[in-house]
Amino acid sequence: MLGYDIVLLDVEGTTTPISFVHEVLFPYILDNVDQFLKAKWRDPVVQEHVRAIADQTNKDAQAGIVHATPIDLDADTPEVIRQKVAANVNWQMKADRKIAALKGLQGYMWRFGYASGQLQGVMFDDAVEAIKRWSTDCKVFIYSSGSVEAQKLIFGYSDHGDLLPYISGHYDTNIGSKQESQSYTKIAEDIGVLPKRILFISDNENEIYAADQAGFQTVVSVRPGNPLLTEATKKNYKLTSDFMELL
Ligand SMILES: CSCCC(=O)C(=O)COP(=O)(O)O
Ligand SMILES: [Mg+2]
Repeated sequence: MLGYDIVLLDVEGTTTPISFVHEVLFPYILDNVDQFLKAKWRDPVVQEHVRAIADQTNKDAQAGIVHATPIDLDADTPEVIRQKVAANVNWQMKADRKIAALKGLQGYMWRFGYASGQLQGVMFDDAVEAIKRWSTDCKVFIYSSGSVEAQKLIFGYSDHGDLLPYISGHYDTNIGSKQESQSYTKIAEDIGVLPKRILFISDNENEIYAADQAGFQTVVSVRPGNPLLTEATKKNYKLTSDFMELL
């Protein structure tokens, strides 16, 4: 018998190497964003993402963030808007910002990369094995800063085949920041289980603290290339580098 009913998984640093995100997925965006915006400018989905990035940029500019050049969707020409959006995407990605507007555009761009075969999601073997086993004994959900679309792509087009049949649902930062405990409370309510019956696994200790505060069970994912953990985390939390030992 497992001591939990739900497993909630982070992606980067947990099911998937950080190197894949930073050396494959992010460069795909940086290399293609200019051309992508130009080629698909009239696509209504692109226009939605452009509006979201413009809103975020204008909020950032008002908050005094120097890299954020305001975007005036009524007065700027399409060419200027495109250049400002591309420049904005560049600096946000260099800062590794986990902002919904950026993550939304990334997810939409990756759709074309996966569909063309240029991208394939990378998963740790033990994570895949455990997800398959968990899916028969409990339910597996994903909570990532990557958009729900990006999550469906990385698991749907993974190097271990289509893993979506093993996953019961997805959450991204539209439910709230991964570093705030209310986000975990909302997820438990949305799934309809008590927080103490959910096991959350992540590489990020601030996410682990937030989930712990919300009453979740937690395990810290230790993978090659993950950020170093503080002594306090190592002392107070369970760590794993092999999910099979959690079954
Ligand atoms: C879900 S694939 C894209 C990865 C990504 O953009 C990201 O920010 C991952 O963050 P996580 O919360 O999974 O560590
Ligand atoms: Mg992570």
